Amino acid sequence: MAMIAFLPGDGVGPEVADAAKRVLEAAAKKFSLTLDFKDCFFGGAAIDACGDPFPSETKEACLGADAIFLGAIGGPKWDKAKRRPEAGLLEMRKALGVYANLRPVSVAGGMEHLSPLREARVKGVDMLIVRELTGGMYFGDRTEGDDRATDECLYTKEEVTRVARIAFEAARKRKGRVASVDKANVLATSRLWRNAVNELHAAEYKDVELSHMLVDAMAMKLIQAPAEYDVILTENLFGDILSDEASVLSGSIGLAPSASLGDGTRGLFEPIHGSAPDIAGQGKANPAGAIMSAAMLLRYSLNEGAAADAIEAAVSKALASGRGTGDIGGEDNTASFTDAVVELI
Ligand SMILES: NC(=O)C1=CN([C@@H]2O[C@H](COP(=O)(O)OP(=O)(O)OC[C@H]3O[C@@H](n4cnc5c(N)ncnc54)[C@H](O)[C@@H]3O)[C@@H](O)[C@H]2O)C=CC1
Ligand SMILES: CC(C)CC(=O)C(=O)O
Ligand SMILES: [Mg+2]
Repeated sequence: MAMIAFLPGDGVGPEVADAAKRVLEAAAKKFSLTLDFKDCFFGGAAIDACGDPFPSETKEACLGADAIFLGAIGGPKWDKAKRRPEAGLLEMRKALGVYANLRPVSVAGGMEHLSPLREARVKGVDMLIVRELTGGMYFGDRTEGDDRATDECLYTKEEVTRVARIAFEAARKRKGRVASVDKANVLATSRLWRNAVNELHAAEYKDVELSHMLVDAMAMKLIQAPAEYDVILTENLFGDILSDEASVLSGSIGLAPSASLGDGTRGLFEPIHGSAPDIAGQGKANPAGAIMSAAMLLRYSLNEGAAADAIEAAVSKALASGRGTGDIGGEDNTASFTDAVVELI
């Protein structure tokens, strides 16, 4: 039996998390898996319940689980909270030691029309963004005054090397190319990043083709020639921004899943989007990113590759048959798209 700490969160979080749970239950039935979901307060919902975005009971459940599933957190209601929902999310990522955030973006043949970009431009897009998740500016010291504020950006060589290793290993199973993205023309942390990546490459991964690119140029290239990229390796802040940008290649941020992994098998799985307060409570949220995050959970934390494949195939088939929510031009709501996926499983 596998225990899944289940954290719906805020805004559209509970809507897409419910969709993912329904799909996981359908896959469990088909593949005779026993999944035990432990519902936990997290984010703004936890602030409302007990004044803390990452309560100790939730932390205990996460640390004791085989995998953690998260919808999304945050929203204007908690923007002035002493500890914001986002602080709870950062604390959880650190506590779980999930330093590598995998964010795949692909456009399957025949699905190019979902993208707002020209179809020829997104043809063949199949990339994996490997984002460092527990270091950099999100975790440095901060000072915050009315007239002056600072955010420290700190990376150690060890932090860079361990996430670079994940990227090189992924590239060996894919098309054999890593593009490492930094801002080494300006930032000391980026020069350390580039040196550490080069050193690991020279010592252990010479068979992988490595290139380096500055983040501003990559922001452009992702739109201009996205099919050129295989694995994109980058630090926390740059990866956060570039992956939201890249999600548009496939059609919508609502389609984008993620897996956050550390050294063990226990991972954190969440769609890359936030709580989308502008559409929350209206049944408009695209659940595909959350559903495919659930597939990643089965593959990476529970070693249930066949069940993961079945979920991904069902989502692809539903999309290919014209099903989809409004963000990709479809007529489904969150529940009806989920029904279609469950039916296909
Ligand atoms: N992992 C997490 O829980 C994250 C939380 N946040 C938090 O979420 C809140 C809102 O942030 P925003 O900047 O508005 O980012 P967002 O990702 O929530 O929304 C950006 C845009 O994408 C749309 N969108 C997002 N998810 C969608 C889905 N499943 N289907 C269709 N459309 C979707 C929204 O309607 C909005 O127009 C903030 O409090 C932020 O801190 C933001 C990113 C990640
Ligand atoms: C909400 C933030 C802590 C991070 C974020 O935007 C993300 O991980 O995608
Ligand atoms: Mg983000």
